[in-house]
Amino acid sequence: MSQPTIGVIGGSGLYEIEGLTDVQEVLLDTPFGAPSDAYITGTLEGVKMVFLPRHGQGHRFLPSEVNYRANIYGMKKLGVERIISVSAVGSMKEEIAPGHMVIPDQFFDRTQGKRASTFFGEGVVGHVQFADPLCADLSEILYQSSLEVGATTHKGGTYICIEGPNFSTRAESNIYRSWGVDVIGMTNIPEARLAREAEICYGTVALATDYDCWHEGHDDVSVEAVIAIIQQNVATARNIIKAAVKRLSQSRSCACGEALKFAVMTHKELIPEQTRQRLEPLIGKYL
Ligand SMILES: CSC[C@H]1O[C@H](OP(=O)(O)O)[C@H](O)[C@@H]1O
Ligand SMILES: Nc1ncnc2[nH]cnc12
Repeated sequence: MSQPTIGVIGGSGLYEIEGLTDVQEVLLDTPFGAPSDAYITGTLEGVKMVFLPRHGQGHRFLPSEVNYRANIYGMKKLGVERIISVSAVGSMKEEIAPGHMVIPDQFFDRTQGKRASTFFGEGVVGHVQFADPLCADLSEILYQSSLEVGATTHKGGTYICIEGPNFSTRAESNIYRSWGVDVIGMTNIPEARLAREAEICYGTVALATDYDCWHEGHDDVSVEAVIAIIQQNVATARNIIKAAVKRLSQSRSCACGEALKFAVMTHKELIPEQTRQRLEPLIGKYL
């Protein structure tokens, strides 16, 4: 594919994207199993796009059940170079009010090791850099796009990713706050790790839906409250995507596309054939 393709992973409340033309539904199987749903491909503002609802249509997969490897592998196979992740998050700071957008620049991993979060293993060892887990260029575009559509937007911030599916205890919430995190969610960490291994830029538009359970002046987070805020803001999220896609028609110049250049430790001749074939779309260009 000559023109860069933009991927969008829709989170809670964002199960489809509007305004796509040339729409096709692409069902993929991958060496890592089935993605969350069919990919929807099409064109938005003249730019090629691929959309996938993270939890599947009808919200069928828990954060720990989502097949993140298959989802990202499928995006790679479809030629995606940049992924915009849309996520509902709890706010861990007074100034981030429900309805505000945050473009995080850091993650803190509090998942419990239950999610397959690497493409490596089975005879091939690789270590990508992850000091800055979100693509700064893509994040800047998301920030500018969010401002452009009139959303109150916070630039930067740390997204703490918990295992879920239950929300946090009050003690946990207060401790996370003392660590200085900005928002809390359950999904972004495996996705960002895998996107980096797949040399795909990853940026997140996080919609603050609640104050988790630390704020004495607000009700504790509930699905009902989260859904109400999402419903009020889903149009804004879609507008941000549209505005961002227009700005993303140029090819990228960040380092994400070369994340694997020095990452693979295993001697080429020792990589088992099956593993080599499975990882061909990811590491093939280096072998
Ligand atoms: C419905 S609140 C909890 C749920 O929402 C977030 O998901 P996503 O990142 O896909 O929008 C959060 O991480 C939980 O999975
Ligand atoms: N308070 C919260 N904790 C974890 N994930 C969330 N998603 C939306 N609000 C959340």
